[in-house]
Amino acid sequence: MDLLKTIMVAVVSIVSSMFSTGVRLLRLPRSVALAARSLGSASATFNLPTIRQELEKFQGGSVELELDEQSGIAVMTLNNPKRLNALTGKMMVDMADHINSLERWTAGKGLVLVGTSGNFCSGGDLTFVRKALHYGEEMAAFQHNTLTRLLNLPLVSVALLQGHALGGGAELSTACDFRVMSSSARIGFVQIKMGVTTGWGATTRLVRLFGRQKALALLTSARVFSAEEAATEGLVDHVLSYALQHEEELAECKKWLASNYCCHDTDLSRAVKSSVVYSDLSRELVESLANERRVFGQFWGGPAQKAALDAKIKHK
Ligand SMILES: CCC(=O)SCCNC(=O)CCNC(=O)[C@H](O)C(C)(C)COP(=O)(O)OP(=O)(O)OC[C@H]1O[C@@H](n2cnc3c(N)ncnc32)[C@H](O)[C@@H]1OP(=O)(O)O
Repeated sequence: MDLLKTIMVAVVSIVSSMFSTGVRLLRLPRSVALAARSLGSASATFNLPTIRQELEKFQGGSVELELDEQSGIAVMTLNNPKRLNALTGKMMVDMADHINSLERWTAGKGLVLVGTSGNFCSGGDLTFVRKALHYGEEMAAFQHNTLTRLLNLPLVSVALLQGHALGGGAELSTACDFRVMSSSARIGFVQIKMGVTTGWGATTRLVRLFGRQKALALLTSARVFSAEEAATEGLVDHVLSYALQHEEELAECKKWLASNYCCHDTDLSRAVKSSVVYSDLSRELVESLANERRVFGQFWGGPAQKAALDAKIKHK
C-alpha cells in the first residue's frame, strides 16, 4: 500500500507540474482530474466543461459501466447498436463520466471495453460528424483527455474487438493496454479514406505501441485487417479461437484478462500499472497529442472530408 501511495504522490507531483506550465491533459486521482478544467497546448486552450456542454447536444446511444466488485473487473459497453456502436457526442460525455468513476474505484484491477450486440465501434457517428464539422479540434481535445485518462487508469484494460473496429473505433482500442479480437472481427484505421487524420489520439499511441514505420503503414494504407491478419501484424494480443455469441465472447475475454493480468493482489496490480503510467508521463506525449489535434483540425470539415461523407463509403 505504501508503495502504491508513493507512486501516486510522485505521479500527482509530475501532473501538477504539467498543470503549472499550462499543459493540462494527464490525469490521476479525482482531485487532480477536477482541477484539470481546461486542456492547453502551446497554441490553444480548450475549456473542457464548455466542450462537454456542446457535445451533449449530439444525442443518441449511450455508454454503460458495470463494476464487478468480486472479480475487480469492470465492463464499459458502447451502446448504439443501430449504428454499429458509432460514437455520438453524448456517448463521448458518458465515457468521460465513467472514466471519472473508474478513477475512484479503488477495488478495481481490470477493465474490458466492449460494444453491444457483437460490434465494437464503427468510428464517429457520421450523423453526428456531419453536424459537428465546425468543432474538430474541440472534440479532439475532449477525446484526448478522456482516452489519456483511460490509458492511465490503474487498471489493466482490454478492448474486445467484435464485428467492426473502424476509424475512431480502432482508435479507441489503442487507448487500452491489450486488444482481444473475435475471429470474425475486422480492424482498420480508415480515417484517411474519410478525408481526415486521427482525431482521438491514435497516431500518438500507435507510434508508441508499434513504432513509427508500422504506425505510418497502418494510417496511410487504411487497410482493414481480419483477425488472422491483425494477429500476424501484432496488432492484437489474442484472437478468440472460434466465433461465439456476444456474451460468451465477453466471458472468454474477461477470463483471458483475469487469468493473465488480474490474477495477483489488487494493490500490487494497481501499483504495477501506476508505475508503467509514471514511466510514460512525458511532455513528449502531451506535445504529440497537441500536434495531432492541430493537424486533425486542418482537415476536419475540409473538402476531402465533405467529399468522403457524400460518397457514403463502406469499408468492406
Ligand atoms: C472519427 C473519424 C472516424 O471514425 S472515420 C470512420 C467513420 N466510420 C465509417 O466510415 C464507417 C462507415 N460504415 C461502413 O463502412 C459500414 O457500415 C460497415 C461498418 C463496413 C458495415 O457494413 P454493413 O455490415 O453492410 O452494415 P451497414 O452499412 O448496413 O450498417 C448498418 C447501419 O449502421 C450504420 N452505420 C455504420 N457505421 C456508421 C457510422 N460510423 N455512423 C453512423 N451510422 C453508421 C449504417 O448507416 C446502417 O444504418 P441503416 O441501417 O442504413 O440506417
